[in-house]
Amino acid sequence: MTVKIAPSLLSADFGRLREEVTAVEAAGADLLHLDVMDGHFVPNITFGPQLVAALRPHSRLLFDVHLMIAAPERYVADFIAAGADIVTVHVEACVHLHRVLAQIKEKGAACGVALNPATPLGLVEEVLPLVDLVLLMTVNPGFGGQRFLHFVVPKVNAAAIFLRDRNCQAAVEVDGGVDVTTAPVVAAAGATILVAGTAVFGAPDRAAAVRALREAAEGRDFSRGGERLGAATFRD
Ligand SMILES: O=C(CO)[C@@H](O)[C@H](O)COP(=O)(O)O
Ligand SMILES: [Fe+2]
Repeated sequence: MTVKIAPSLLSADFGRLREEVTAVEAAGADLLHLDVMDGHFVPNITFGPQLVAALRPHSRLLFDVHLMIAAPERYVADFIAAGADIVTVHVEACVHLHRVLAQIKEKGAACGVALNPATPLGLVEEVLPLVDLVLLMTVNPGFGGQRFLHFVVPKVNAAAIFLRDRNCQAAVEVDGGVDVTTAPVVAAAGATILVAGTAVFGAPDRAAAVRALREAAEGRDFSRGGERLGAATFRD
């Protein structure tokens, strides 16, 4: 099973963002994950559409914008105009989820719905016809470098089955605490896009880090004896 690797810029060196983006693109990343936080929906503040627009001319990567902001309908048009290819909003932040997703589609971007670790999967059922991506948080959103929450793994698996049973082509993306140990667990559960911040930007060699994550997720991690890791690694 192939996976896509999406380095999260949140863990990059903010003084050298352009070089960081160039480095992960050269490293073979598939998407660039951009975490937008408003200090309200989550207890942290990051950046807005200006930064997305500033980086856009310097990269051909798909820009995967993860909005951790209250009432995201106020800003989706600005992020799409800035160059977002995918805009993901949190179910918990949208009073009118269907309206927000329709707005993203209408503006020409792919749309995602994100669920916090404690939010049930069933909340996306009615909007599935609009959804290109279901993002399952494996940490409580707000910060990079947190511990992976293993209790979400069954939900990742349930999401893959849920989508397949409904003939929905949406990707399952996992975000938070993904590293070479947890990547094979979420990939085995059915995730196809793996977001990784610390595991990529915390490593001295970005290219080696992206490669190691891909190999671990695809079961080609020979440093572990070449065995396909599976459900047995659910818990630490
Ligand atoms: O959305 C978020 C955090 O809220 C993530 O995208 C993090 O940036 C992932 O960082 P790591 O857990 O991989 O360090
Ligand atoms: Fe994220």
